[in-house]
Amino acid sequence: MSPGRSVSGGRRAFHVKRSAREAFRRQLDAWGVKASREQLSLLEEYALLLAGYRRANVIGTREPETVLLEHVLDSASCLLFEPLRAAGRVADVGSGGGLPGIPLKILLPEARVVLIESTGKKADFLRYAIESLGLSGVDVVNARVEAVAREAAHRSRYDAALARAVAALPVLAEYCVPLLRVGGHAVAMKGGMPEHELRLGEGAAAVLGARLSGVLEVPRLPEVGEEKRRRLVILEKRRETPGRYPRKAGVPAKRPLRGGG
Ligand SMILES: C[S@@+](CC[C@H](N)C(=O)[O-])C[C@H]1O[C@@H](n2cnc3c(N)ncnc32)[C@H](O)[C@@H]1O
Repeated sequence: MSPGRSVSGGRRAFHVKRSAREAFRRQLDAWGVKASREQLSLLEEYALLLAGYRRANVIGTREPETVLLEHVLDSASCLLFEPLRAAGRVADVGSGGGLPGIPLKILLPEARVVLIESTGKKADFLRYAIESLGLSGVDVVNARVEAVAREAAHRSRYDAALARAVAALPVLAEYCVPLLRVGGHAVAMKGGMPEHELRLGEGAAAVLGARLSGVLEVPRLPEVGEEKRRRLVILEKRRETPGRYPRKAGVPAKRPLRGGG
């Protein structure tokens, strides 16, 4: 019997149960996502770090199995969008505790990943996690994306920009599209999303120089909750974003961009 992997999380030691670890691996296999033993071990270690961190509220659960099967696995589902597997530069917008950016960095070791997060305590966790896991080629930018996307080092520089649980689609479009090179893709991770949000997002994308290129439904095995709905909304950048976008910090969320306006 495997005792489960453990790391010290503050004063308590946490474990990932073997059943959860196996379900995780089977779902990755079913999605065609390749992961070596070392990568699986790092993903698990990351779940343990997230579950055990006490200094900031980076995740809503303390149960390592839930972190692994809900959050880390969900992050890996982005790789169903195949072009992401070959992306050289990836931005995770509103990264929080590193979702989806850290799991993607572990699964795509060649990619350069930038985690953009405005809350200082969460950015501290991100640095701590990167160091604890021994990752390289991943940077933390502790700032609002509206400012970051105006800097030459970030604007039009990314092959992919991802966002999970950050904002409605028109707002995400304004956060992500300016970061992309022409031909790059934004991946918005969405649950059940009303049709009108999709249409508003499509309109905003058009103003920003992008188009809605697809919506991927993520299939899940019964053992990891096949009823949980996850959709990947993909925007493709077709031309440079007009210089006035993104608007000043706070404005995209307060007054979401409308197509034709
Ligand atoms: C609900 S959390 C989701 C975090 C993570 N993506 C996840 O799935 O667990 C949203 C995060 O986005 C960050 N955020 C919101 N607006 C932002 C902005 N304009 N620029 C940078 N970070 C932002 C927040 O600080 C928060 O950590």
